[in-house]
Amino acid sequence: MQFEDELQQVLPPGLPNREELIIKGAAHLRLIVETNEQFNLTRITTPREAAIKHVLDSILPWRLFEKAGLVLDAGTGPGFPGLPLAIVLPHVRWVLAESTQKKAAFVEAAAQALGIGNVEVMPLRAEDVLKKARMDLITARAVAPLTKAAALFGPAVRQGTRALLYKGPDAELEIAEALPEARKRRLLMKVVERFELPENLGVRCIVELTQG
Ligand SMILES: C[S@@+](CC[C@H](N)C(=O)[O-])C[C@H]1O[C@@H](n2cnc3c(N)ncnc32)[C@H](O)[C@@H]1O
Repeated sequence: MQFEDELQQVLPPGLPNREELIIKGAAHLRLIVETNEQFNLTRITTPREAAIKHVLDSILPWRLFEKAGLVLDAGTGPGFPGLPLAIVLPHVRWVLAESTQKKAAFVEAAAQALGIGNVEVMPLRAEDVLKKARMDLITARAVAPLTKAAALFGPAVRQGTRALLYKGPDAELEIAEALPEARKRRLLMKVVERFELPENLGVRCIVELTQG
């Protein structure tokens, strides 16, 4: 029950579907720990750190996603932020793209085991998914620096999709570095949310990419 206990302590009160996230989020973390013995999915596995850095970090900006119909989580790895957000916002449909086949297979199996019906896992590169399907939002955590994200997601953003990217405390610096690429592609970048993880586990900025 350790993952459940940690999630019970760290998840904010008033979060939609909080109890479900405690149960399913804990089960997801247990599956990650089991699978980590065969191949590496994450180095964060202690219950407290995983609850904060994986689950809490994924869901803190949930309000930014609640009005979307279809969201792409590009490079979901073991399922972050897509799986916890899909549990919190079951009326939103989520496409979880992951180019490493083994990781995509893990996320597919985890979504099935947890009974999360509003996700589709695609073992593909996110930019290829974007060529075939129109999304309302793109999100990504720890996948690419902003300059590269602007190149990967720029064509979709130019067609009206918004990107909300999980970045660290130096997001403004990253924005400044990515300005030439963003100008070339006529994209706007700004920090739309900033929050601190508890226990000094880091500062998170959400950077929005829109068409300029
Ligand atoms: C550092 S991991 C982060 C995983 C997850 N988003 C998280 O925060 O825990 C980056 C993941 O993105 C995947 N990836 C990188 N570029 C990608 C792309 N263009 N399309 C899909 N997946 C990609 C990698 O295979 C890797 O699993």
